[in-house]
Amino acid sequence: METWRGPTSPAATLRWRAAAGTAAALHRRAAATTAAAAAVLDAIRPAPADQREQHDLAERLRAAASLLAPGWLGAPLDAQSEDAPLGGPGVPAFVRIGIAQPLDDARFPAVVPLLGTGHLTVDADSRDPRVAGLLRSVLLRLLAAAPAGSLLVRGVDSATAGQLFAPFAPLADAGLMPPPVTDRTGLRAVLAEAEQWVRPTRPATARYNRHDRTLLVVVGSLPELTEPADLARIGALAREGPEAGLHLLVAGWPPPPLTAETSQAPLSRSTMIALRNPYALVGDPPGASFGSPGPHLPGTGLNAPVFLDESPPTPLLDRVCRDLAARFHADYRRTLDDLLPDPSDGLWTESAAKGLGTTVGHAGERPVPLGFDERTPHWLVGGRAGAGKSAFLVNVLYGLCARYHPDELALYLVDFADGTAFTEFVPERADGFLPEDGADSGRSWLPHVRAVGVQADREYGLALLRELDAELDRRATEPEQRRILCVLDEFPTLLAEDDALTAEALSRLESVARRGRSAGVHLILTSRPTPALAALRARRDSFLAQFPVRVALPGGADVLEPANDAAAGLPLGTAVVNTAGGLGGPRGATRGHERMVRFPDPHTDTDALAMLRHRLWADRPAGSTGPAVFTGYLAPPRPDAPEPAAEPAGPVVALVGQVVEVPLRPAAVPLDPSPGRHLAVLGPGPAAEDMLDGLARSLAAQHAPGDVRFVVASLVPEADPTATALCAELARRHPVDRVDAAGLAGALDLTGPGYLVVFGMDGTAPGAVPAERLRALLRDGPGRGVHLISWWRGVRRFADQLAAVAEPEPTTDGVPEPDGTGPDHTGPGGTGPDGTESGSAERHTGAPGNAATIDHLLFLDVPEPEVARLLGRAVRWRPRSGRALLYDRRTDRTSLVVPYATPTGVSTR
Ligand SMILES: Nc1ncnc2c1ncn2[C@@H]1O[C@H](COP(=O)(O)OP(=O)(O)OP(=O)(O)O)[C@@H](O)[C@H]1O
Repeated sequence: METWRGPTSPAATLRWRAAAGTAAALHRRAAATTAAAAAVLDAIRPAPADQREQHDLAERLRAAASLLAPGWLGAPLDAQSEDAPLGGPGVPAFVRIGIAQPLDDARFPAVVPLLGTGHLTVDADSRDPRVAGLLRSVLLRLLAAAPAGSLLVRGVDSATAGQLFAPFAPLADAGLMPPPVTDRTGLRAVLAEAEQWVRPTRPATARYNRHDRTLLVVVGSLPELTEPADLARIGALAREGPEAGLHLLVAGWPPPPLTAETSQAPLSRSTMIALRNPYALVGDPPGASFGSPGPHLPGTGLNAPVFLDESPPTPLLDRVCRDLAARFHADYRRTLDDLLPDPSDGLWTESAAKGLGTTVGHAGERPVPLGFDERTPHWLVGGRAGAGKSAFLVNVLYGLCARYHPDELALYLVDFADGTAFTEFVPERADGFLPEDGADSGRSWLPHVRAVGVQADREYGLALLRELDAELDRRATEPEQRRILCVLDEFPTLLAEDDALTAEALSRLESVARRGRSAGVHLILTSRPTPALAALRARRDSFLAQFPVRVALPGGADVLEPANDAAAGLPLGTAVVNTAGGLGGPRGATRGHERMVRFPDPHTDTDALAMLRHRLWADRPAGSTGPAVFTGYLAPPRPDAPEPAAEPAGPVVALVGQVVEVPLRPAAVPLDPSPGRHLAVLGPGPAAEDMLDGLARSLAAQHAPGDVRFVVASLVPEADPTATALCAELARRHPVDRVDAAGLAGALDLTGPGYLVVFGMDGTAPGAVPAERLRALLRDGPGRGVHLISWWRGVRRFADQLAAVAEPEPTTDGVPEPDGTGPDHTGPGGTGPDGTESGSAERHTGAPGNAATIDHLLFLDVPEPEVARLLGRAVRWRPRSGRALLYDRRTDRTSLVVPYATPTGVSTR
């Protein structure tokens, strides 16, 4: 082995010296660090326990705890008297979480600061019974000790599907605390509400807790796979919340990291509890320390194991929650009666000449009036699902109907969503329909209500806006005293598609809102929180600028200006009413334009509501009729065919359905003697087949027995059963011939009067129906009372056959150019004055003046491009179940139709 003899050159010697110097310096530094560490360790090593001292300390801490957390906040809950009074002077600052036990026989209540200071986290979630017990007991203590109504709670609990909060259900029923959320969507809604509460977007200097309430978000367990972005939102809320009165009680924090990068830091400003077995360790509260380890040294938390409080006894929980709910009701409960004029004054005592007004709720003891006049012509109402929107509207509408005579106020009510908002205003019979004259012995109705749309189509909403626009045209020349109030519930649905209907609806809304202000036509638009509403509000030229009245119900803060947080955390039964377009105002300033009101649930006393409705109905002016009700999800029953008169007054009409229009009217095709008066139903499915069946029956009923002949052909096998049943039915009144394709060809020359009823007319072989004779029938048949009523499964064969029989086209007069140039019919400009669409003359079904054609086409389930191709122009049509598009070649107009219901027992399916 070679011995090292030191550096062998001057340069190596220098390098060696430098390395040795560095090593010596490192050694010295290490020795110094070790010495310093030993000194620190000596300083914080716990002094040997002096038992007496420990007992004294526990005693002192017990006394301190009773001062910091008196009564409900610190008492053992299993021994708490059920009669202990609820409520306290102010927001409780400290709360007990359990019992600290430094020695076997030395104990004191473990108390932590929460409200007004920061947050509390536990490292396990509500599946651990100790955590569930802790959360319930802390929540109960805070609710019982806080001044009534000052603490709002939002619960999140995914792992036990909300069971953690089950004992607090009476508070949810009372509207004091919404039911807990259990999934990611719910969590996001709670976070959004908390963010609204905190408003972190405001400059820090302007942040303050201007709420007189505190919002406590209790997370029992986070939804599985809560996304990092949402966790980050919780972290941000923890940082920003306390100044704004937002506090978090989060179990299961930090959540298990999804990846190494997504592990979460402890929540800032929180006291952390770590579970051990069977006790827990409690970290230092935010900004303070339980012990004093020395300056500049991190705190060590409470130097004693803590046994967390167990779930409070069920009877106690129940008693407290019920008492709080009852107090809430006693303090705030009002009834619809409180919003109505004194009954002794009688009905309809107010004049609508200068405007409408009603009481929408109470601010404290004071009734809050709100109205419709030039200054506050239209209202925008927002609230999440279940926020009491229907309740609020029912109050307003009954309030108005009790004050103003039906000659002074007419109501139009349309609901685009789930159809519960206006149930109150639908005088339903068992089958859902009211006779046309409104006579109904079963239910009363409000004489002010002209139309109700339940789960209405967008087309219905548009038709109503057109009607209101037309009314405003009339009022421009003939001013009207009677005011109109139109409520569009969930109006963003009307504007939901990026299409021509939305474009027209927007311009009509703008026009009605702008011109209605001084002409007595008023709007209430309501919406749940939706990005569509936010987008509408953000538009610079938004028609919502015409809506100075904003009513924010719980979850409806987005109808207010973004900087106005007055609606954050509203409980059920309250609303912020703002008459300045949702603008807020400086802190603490009295906002003359904004009130928080409480309003009653009118349905808590259904008898009183029914009596009021009955009173309004009983006093209705002579000749009043009930509202026209359009129920989007029902097929209207086919009206009874008029009894055949000895001398028929007019042509027989084929009734196909109800036009989606305001006012409602039947879609009736007159079958008069003029050439082309025939009807074709086009569509692949059974609905089209049923339509033909119903039409034939209805036509048969309009003729005296034996007056007409029916020739029925089924050219596709699937229609055979329907055709057979139809023949049997028709034969009870009229002569009927059942024919095949060959027989049909012969029947084209029927001398009349009669009907050729053909199922699956596209099912014939080419040429089976001779073009010459079909042309003659189409042109001359109506003159002798013969009409072709046919069903075609597809439009192509229909177009081909019609093209084959078409008369040679005239070279002038309204025939479209072969290159398709002509009027542009793609936008609202293609809309006729009667609310239907119009376009240029069609190509395939023959131009106006071409008599050898079928004038009336009814499309069921035919895609828009196919309809457009057939008609040779753009159409606005979305095929869907229960809807048809009726085309009238003579006027070149289309209308959306709800086909009449198939007669019960008639359908072969
Ligand atoms: N003022 C109130 N006080 C207490 N409870 C109320 C009040 N108003 C409504 N509620 C209750 O709240 C629930 C929801 O009310 P409502 O149907 O009016 O809400 P909504 O906003 O119209 O709901 P949705 O949009 O889902 O139809 C109902 O059970 C109702 O009884």
